[in-house]
Amino acid sequence: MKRLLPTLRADQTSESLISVINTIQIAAKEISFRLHQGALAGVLGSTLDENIQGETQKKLDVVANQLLKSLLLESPNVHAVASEEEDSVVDSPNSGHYLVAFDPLDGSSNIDINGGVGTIFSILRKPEGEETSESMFLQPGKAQVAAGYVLYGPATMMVLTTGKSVRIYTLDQTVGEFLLTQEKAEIPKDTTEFAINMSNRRHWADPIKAYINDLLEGKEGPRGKNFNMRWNAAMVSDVHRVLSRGGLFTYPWDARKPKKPFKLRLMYEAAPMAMLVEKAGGKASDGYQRILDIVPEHIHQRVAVVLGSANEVDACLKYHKQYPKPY
Ligand SMILES: O=P(O)(O)OC[C@H]1O[C@](O)(COP(=O)(O)O)[C@@H](O)[C@@H]1O
Ligand SMILES: [Mg+2]
Ligand SMILES: [Mg+2]
Repeated sequence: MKRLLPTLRADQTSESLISVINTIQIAAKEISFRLHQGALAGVLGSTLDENIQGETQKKLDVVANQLLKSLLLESPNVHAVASEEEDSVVDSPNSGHYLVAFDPLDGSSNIDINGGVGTIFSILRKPEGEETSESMFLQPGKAQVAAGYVLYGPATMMVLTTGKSVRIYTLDQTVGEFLLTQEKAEIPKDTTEFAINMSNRRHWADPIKAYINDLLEGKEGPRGKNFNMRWNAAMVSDVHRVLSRGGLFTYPWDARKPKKPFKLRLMYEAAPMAMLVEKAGGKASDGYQRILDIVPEHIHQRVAVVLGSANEVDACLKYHKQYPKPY
Protein backbone atom coordinates (compact mmCIF):
# COMPACT_ATOMS: atom_id res chain seq x y z
CA MET A 1 0.00 0.00 0.00
CA LYS A 2 1.22 3.50 -0.82
CA ARG A 3 2.29 5.92 1.89
CA LEU A 4 0.92 9.47 2.01
CA LEU A 5 3.93 11.47 0.82
CA PRO A 6 4.82 9.31 -2.22
CA THR A 7 1.21 9.60 -3.45
CA LEU A 8 1.59 13.38 -3.40
CA ARG A 9 4.96 13.25 -5.15
CA ALA A 10 3.42 11.03 -7.82
CA ASP A 11 1.13 13.85 -8.90
CA GLN A 12 3.78 16.55 -8.89
CA THR A 13 2.66 18.33 -5.72
CA SER A 14 5.35 20.86 -4.84
CA GLU A 15 7.87 19.82 -2.19
CA SER A 16 6.96 22.87 -0.09
CA LEU A 17 3.26 21.90 0.02
CA ILE A 18 4.17 18.28 0.72
CA SER A 19 6.25 19.46 3.64
CA VAL A 20 3.27 21.39 5.12
CA ILE A 21 1.02 18.33 4.74
CA ASN A 22 3.75 16.22 6.30
CA THR A 23 3.82 18.52 9.33
CA ILE A 24 0.03 18.17 9.69
CA GLN A 25 0.23 14.38 9.52
CA ILE A 26 2.91 14.33 12.22
CA ALA A 27 0.68 16.41 14.53
CA ALA A 28 -2.34 14.24 13.64
CA LYS A 29 -0.52 11.05 14.57
CA GLU A 30 0.36 12.52 17.95
CA ILE A 31 -3.25 13.69 18.53
CA SER A 32 -4.49 10.26 17.44
CA PHE A 33 -2.16 8.53 19.89
CA ARG A 34 -3.27 10.71 22.79
CA LEU A 35 -6.96 10.31 21.93
CA HIS A 36 -6.69 6.57 21.71
CA GLN A 37 -5.05 6.52 25.15
CA GLY A 38 -8.25 8.20 26.38
CA ALA A 39 -8.43 8.68 30.13
CA LEU A 40 -4.95 7.09 30.42
CA ALA A 41 -3.41 10.13 28.74
CA GLY A 42 -5.09 12.56 31.15
CA VAL A 43 -6.50 14.62 28.28
CA LEU A 44 -10.22 14.20 28.93
CA GLY A 45 -12.36 16.90 30.52
CA SER A 46 -12.50 20.69 30.34
CA THR A 47 -10.06 23.48 31.09
CA LEU A 48 -11.15 26.60 32.97
CA ASP A 49 -10.67 28.68 29.83
CA GLU A 50 -12.91 29.83 27.01
CA ASN A 51 -11.82 30.31 23.42
CA ILE A 52 -12.38 33.50 21.42
CA GLN A 53 -15.84 32.20 20.48
CA GLY A 54 -16.91 31.95 24.15
CA GLU A 55 -16.86 28.15 24.19
CA THR A 56 -15.35 26.22 27.09
CA GLN A 57 -12.14 24.61 25.90
CA LYS A 58 -11.65 20.91 26.43
CA LYS A 59 -8.14 19.85 27.46
CA LEU A 60 -7.79 18.11 24.15
CA ASP A 61 -8.79 21.26 22.21
CA VAL A 62 -5.81 22.94 23.86
CA VAL A 63 -3.40 20.03 23.38
CA ALA A 64 -4.36 19.55 19.71
CA ASN A 65 -4.08 23.27 19.06
CA GLN A 66 -0.65 23.48 20.70
CA LEU A 67 0.65 20.51 18.74
CA LEU A 68 -0.51 21.79 15.36
CA LYS A 69 0.48 25.37 16.05
CA SER A 70 3.98 24.67 17.35
CA LEU A 71 4.85 22.17 14.62
CA LEU A 72 3.47 24.37 11.81
CA LEU A 73 5.22 27.48 13.11
CA GLU A 74 8.53 25.59 13.02
CA SER A 75 8.01 24.75 9.36
CA PRO A 76 10.09 26.84 6.92
CA ASN A 77 7.16 26.69 4.48
CA VAL A 78 4.50 28.27 6.71
CA HIS A 79 4.03 32.02 7.01
CA ALA A 80 1.22 32.10 9.61
CA VAL A 81 -1.53 30.00 11.14
CA ALA A 82 -5.14 30.73 12.12
CA SER A 83 -6.96 28.44 14.52
CA GLU A 84 -10.44 28.21 15.95
CA GLU A 85 -8.75 28.17 19.35
CA GLU A 86 -6.58 31.27 18.85
CA ASP A 87 -7.84 34.85 19.22
CA SER A 88 -5.94 36.06 16.17
CA VAL A 89 -3.54 34.95 13.47
CA VAL A 90 -0.19 33.67 14.75
CA ASP A 91 2.84 34.61 12.66
CA SER A 92 5.70 32.23 12.09
CA PRO A 93 9.31 33.42 12.45
CA ASN A 94 9.75 31.84 9.00
CA SER A 95 8.38 33.50 5.91
CA GLY A 96 7.04 30.47 4.10
CA HIS A 97 4.65 30.47 1.17
CA TYR A 98 1.65 28.97 2.93
CA LEU A 99 -1.03 29.95 5.43
CA VAL A 100 -2.75 27.19 7.38
CA ALA A 101 -6.18 27.54 9.02
CA PHE A 102 -7.43 24.72 11.24
CA ASP A 103 -10.01 23.43 13.66
CA PRO A 104 -7.64 21.41 15.86
CA LEU A 105 -10.34 19.31 17.47
CA ASP A 106 -13.74 19.16 15.82
CA GLY A 107 -16.64 17.63 17.72
CA SER A 108 -15.24 18.53 21.15
CA SER A 109 -18.44 17.48 22.92
CA ASN A 110 -17.68 13.90 21.85
CA ILE A 111 -14.28 13.73 23.58
CA ASP A 112 -15.55 12.72 26.99
CA ILE A 113 -17.96 10.10 25.58
CA ASN A 114 -15.31 8.38 23.41
CA GLY A 115 -17.15 9.47 20.24
CA GLY A 116 -15.80 10.45 16.83
CA VAL A 117 -13.75 13.66 16.64
CA GLY A 118 -11.41 15.12 14.06
CA THR A 119 -9.02 17.81 12.88
CA ILE A 120 -9.94 19.98 9.87
CA PHE A 121 -7.34 21.96 7.91
CA SER A 122 -7.18 24.40 5.03
CA ILE A 123 -4.01 25.47 3.22
CA LEU A 124 -3.84 28.79 1.37
CA ARG A 125 -1.03 30.40 -0.58
CA LYS A 126 0.37 33.53 1.05
CA PRO A 127 -0.51 36.46 -1.23
CA GLU A 128 2.22 38.73 -2.50
CA GLY A 129 2.46 42.21 -0.99
CA GLU A 130 2.47 43.95 2.32
CA GLU A 131 -0.82 42.85 3.79
CA THR A 132 -1.35 42.15 7.48
CA SER A 133 -1.32 38.51 8.44
CA GLU A 134 -5.06 38.55 9.16
CA SER A 135 -6.04 40.05 5.81
CA MET A 136 -3.87 37.48 4.02
CA PHE A 137 -6.20 34.76 5.28
CA LEU A 138 -9.33 36.45 3.96
CA GLN A 139 -9.40 34.50 0.70
CA PRO A 140 -12.44 32.64 -0.66
CA GLY A 141 -12.46 28.86 -0.23
CA LYS A 142 -11.88 28.39 -3.95
CA ALA A 143 -8.35 29.74 -3.42
CA GLN A 144 -7.40 26.83 -1.13
CA VAL A 145 -4.46 24.83 -2.46
CA ALA A 146 -5.29 21.88 -0.24
CA ALA A 147 -7.91 20.90 2.30
CA GLY A 148 -8.51 17.89 4.44
CA TYR A 149 -9.48 16.37 7.73
CA VAL A 150 -8.32 13.64 10.04
CA LEU A 151 -11.03 11.49 11.59
CA TYR A 152 -10.00 9.89 14.89
CA GLY A 153 -12.59 7.14 14.83
CA PRO A 154 -12.18 3.41 15.43
CA ALA A 155 -9.56 3.87 12.70
CA THR A 156 -7.70 7.16 12.19
CA MET A 157 -8.15 8.36 8.62
CA MET A 158 -6.87 11.33 6.67
CA VAL A 159 -9.04 12.61 3.81
CA LEU A 160 -7.17 15.00 1.57
CA THR A 161 -7.39 16.92 -1.67
CA THR A 162 -4.74 19.08 -3.28
CA GLY A 163 -7.22 20.14 -5.96
CA LYS A 164 -7.37 16.87 -7.85
CA SER A 165 -9.30 13.90 -6.48
CA VAL A 166 -10.11 13.23 -2.83
CA ARG A 167 -7.91 10.51 -1.40
CA ILE A 168 -8.46 8.57 1.81
CA TYR A 169 -5.58 7.27 3.92
CA THR A 170 -5.80 5.05 6.98
CA LEU A 171 -3.28 5.22 9.81
CA ASP A 172 -1.56 1.87 10.14
CA GLN A 173 -0.91 1.88 13.88
CA THR A 174 1.66 -0.90 13.56
CA VAL A 175 4.03 1.16 11.42
CA GLY A 176 2.76 4.67 12.26
CA GLU A 177 2.08 5.61 8.62
CA PHE A 178 -0.96 6.89 6.76
CA LEU A 179 -1.50 4.40 3.90
CA LEU A 180 -3.66 5.03 0.84
CA THR A 181 -6.87 3.03 1.22
CA GLN A 182 -9.08 4.81 -1.33
CA GLU A 183 -7.74 6.54 -4.43
CA LYS A 184 -10.87 8.53 -5.25
CA ALA A 185 -13.83 9.28 -2.98
CA GLU A 186 -17.04 9.94 -4.91
CA ILE A 187 -20.29 11.13 -3.38
CA PRO A 188 -23.37 9.52 -4.96
CA LYS A 189 -25.63 12.18 -6.56
CA ASP A 190 -28.77 10.93 -4.83
CA THR A 191 -29.40 9.94 -1.25
CA THR A 192 -32.07 9.04 1.28
CA GLU A 193 -30.10 10.13 4.35
CA PHE A 194 -29.88 13.54 6.00
CA ALA A 195 -28.04 15.01 9.01
CA ILE A 196 -29.30 17.95 11.05
CA ASN A 197 -29.60 18.73 14.75
CA MET A 198 -33.38 18.25 14.98
CA SER A 199 -33.54 19.74 18.48
CA ASN A 200 -33.22 23.20 16.89
CA ARG A 201 -36.27 22.71 14.69
CA ARG A 202 -38.39 25.41 16.33
CA HIS A 203 -35.60 27.97 15.73
CA TRP A 204 -35.10 27.28 12.01
CA ALA A 205 -36.23 29.58 9.22
CA ASP A 206 -39.03 28.64 6.81
CA PRO A 207 -36.89 27.10 4.00
CA ILE A 208 -35.29 24.48 6.29
CA LYS A 209 -38.53 23.86 8.20
CA ALA A 210 -40.35 23.14 4.95
CA TYR A 211 -37.53 21.03 3.48
CA ILE A 212 -37.12 18.83 6.56
CA ASN A 213 -40.90 18.49 6.94
CA ASP A 214 -41.10 17.12 3.42
CA LEU A 215 -38.25 14.65 4.11
CA LEU A 216 -40.04 13.44 7.24
CA GLU A 217 -43.26 12.89 5.26
CA GLY A 218 -41.37 10.07 3.54
CA LYS A 219 -43.01 7.98 0.85
CA GLU A 220 -46.40 9.58 1.44
CA GLY A 221 -45.03 13.13 1.09
CA PRO A 222 -43.95 15.27 -1.88
CA ARG A 223 -40.52 13.59 -2.08
CA GLY A 224 -42.10 10.14 -2.53
CA LYS A 225 -39.37 8.26 -0.64
CA ASN A 226 -38.39 7.50 2.95
CA PHE A 227 -35.38 9.28 4.45
CA ASN A 228 -33.16 8.12 7.30
CA MET A 229 -31.44 10.52 9.73
CA ARG A 230 -27.97 10.48 11.34
CA TRP A 231 -26.24 13.07 13.58
CA ASN A 232 -22.80 12.57 15.10
CA ALA A 233 -22.38 16.08 16.57
CA ALA A 234 -18.96 16.21 14.91
CA MET A 235 -18.83 17.67 11.43
CA VAL A 236 -15.84 15.48 10.55
CA SER A 237 -17.79 12.29 11.30
CA ASP A 238 -20.91 13.50 9.53
CA VAL A 239 -19.02 14.65 6.44
CA HIS A 240 -17.05 11.42 6.40
CA ARG A 241 -20.30 9.48 6.21
CA VAL A 242 -21.45 11.73 3.35
CA LEU A 243 -18.16 11.14 1.51
CA SER A 244 -18.42 7.40 2.13
CA ARG A 245 -22.03 6.73 1.12
CA GLY A 246 -23.71 10.03 0.26
CA GLY A 247 -26.18 12.10 2.26
CA LEU A 248 -27.10 15.68 3.01
CA PHE A 249 -25.55 17.49 5.97
CA THR A 250 -26.80 20.87 7.11
CA TYR A 251 -26.25 23.28 9.97
CA PRO A 252 -28.62 26.09 8.98
CA TRP A 253 -29.28 29.63 10.18
CA ASP A 254 -31.32 29.58 13.35
CA ALA A 255 -32.93 32.17 15.62
CA ARG A 256 -31.64 30.87 18.99
CA LYS A 257 -28.95 33.50 19.48
CA PRO A 258 -29.68 36.52 17.26
CA LYS A 259 -26.05 37.67 17.48
CA LYS A 260 -24.76 34.19 16.56
CA PRO A 261 -27.23 32.76 14.06
CA PHE A 262 -24.71 30.38 12.42
CA LYS A 263 -22.71 27.63 14.13
CA LEU A 264 -20.03 26.43 11.75
CA ARG A 265 -16.88 28.36 11.04
CA LEU A 266 -16.23 29.36 7.45
CA MET A 267 -12.43 29.12 7.43
CA TYR A 268 -11.87 26.15 9.75
CA GLU A 269 -14.88 23.98 8.91
CA ALA A 270 -17.12 25.04 6.00
CA ALA A 271 -14.54 26.01 3.36
CA PRO A 272 -12.20 22.99 3.68
CA MET A 273 -15.17 20.59 3.81
CA ALA A 274 -16.73 22.34 0.80
CA MET A 275 -13.54 21.82 -1.21
CA LEU A 276 -13.47 18.11 -0.33
CA VAL A 277 -17.17 17.67 -1.07
CA GLU A 278 -16.97 19.45 -4.44
CA LYS A 279 -13.86 17.53 -5.47
CA ALA A 280 -15.76 14.33 -4.65
CA GLY A 281 -18.64 15.36 -6.93
CA GLY A 282 -20.96 16.83 -4.31
CA LYS A 283 -22.15 20.39 -3.64
CA ALA A 284 -21.72 22.82 -0.75
CA SER A 285 -23.75 25.99 -0.25
CA ASP A 286 -24.83 28.39 2.48
CA GLY A 287 -28.34 28.14 1.05
CA TYR A 288 -27.83 31.10 -1.27
CA GLN A 289 -24.31 30.87 -2.64
CA ARG A 290 -21.51 28.39 -3.10
CA ILE A 291 -19.46 28.17 0.11
CA LEU A 292 -16.22 28.30 -1.92
CA ASP A 293 -17.20 31.73 -3.35
CA ILE A 294 -17.66 33.42 0.04
CA VAL A 295 -14.90 35.92 0.82
CA PRO A 296 -14.41 35.95 4.62
CA GLU A 297 -14.65 39.30 6.39
CA HIS A 298 -12.85 38.02 9.47
CA ILE A 299 -11.11 34.79 10.36
CA HIS A 300 -13.68 33.55 12.89
CA GLN A 301 -16.67 34.16 10.63
CA ARG A 302 -19.53 31.67 10.83
CA VAL A 303 -21.80 30.49 8.06
CA ALA A 304 -24.82 28.31 7.27
CA VAL A 305 -23.92 25.03 5.57
CA VAL A 306 -25.81 22.66 3.27
CA LEU A 307 -23.55 20.05 1.69
CA GLY A 308 -23.49 16.56 0.26
CA SER A 309 -25.09 14.60 -2.57
CA ALA A 310 -25.50 17.01 -5.50
CA ASN A 311 -29.15 16.35 -6.34
CA GLU A 312 -30.22 16.49 -2.70
CA VAL A 313 -28.39 19.79 -2.11
CA ASP A 314 -30.21 21.14 -5.18
CA ALA A 315 -33.51 19.92 -3.75
CA CYS A 316 -32.80 21.76 -0.49
CA LEU A 317 -31.76 24.94 -2.33
CA LYS A 318 -35.12 25.05 -4.13
CA TYR A 319 -36.79 25.65 -0.75
CA HIS A 320 -34.38 28.53 -0.13
CA LYS A 321 -35.62 30.15 -3.34
CA GLN A 322 -39.29 29.69 -2.42
CA TYR A 323 -39.17 31.44 0.97
CA PRO A 324 -37.78 34.80 2.06
CA LYS A 325 -34.18 34.86 3.25
CA PRO A 326 -34.16 35.06 7.09
CA TYR A 327 -31.09 37.32 7.32
O1 LIG B 1 -23.81 20.63 19.35
P1 LIG B 1 -24.51 20.57 18.03
O2 LIG B 1 -25.54 21.63 17.87
O3 LIG B 1 -25.01 19.21 17.70
O4 LIG B 1 -23.40 20.97 16.95
C1 LIG B 1 -22.52 20.06 16.41
C2 LIG B 1 -21.61 20.77 15.48
O5 LIG B 1 -20.71 21.57 16.24
C3 LIG B 1 -19.40 21.23 15.96
O6 LIG B 1 -19.03 20.29 16.92
C4 LIG B 1 -18.48 22.40 16.10
O7 LIG B 1 -17.13 22.02 16.18
P2 LIG B 1 -16.15 22.23 17.47
O8 LIG B 1 -16.22 21.02 18.33
O9 LIG B 1 -14.85 22.38 16.77
O10 LIG B 1 -16.59 23.48 18.17
C5 LIG B 1 -19.46 20.55 14.59
O11 LIG B 1 -18.43 19.67 14.42
C6 LIG B 1 -20.79 19.84 14.64
O12 LIG B 1 -21.36 19.66 13.37
MG1 LIG C 1 -15.42 22.15 14.69
MG1 LIG D 1 -12.91 22.66 17.42
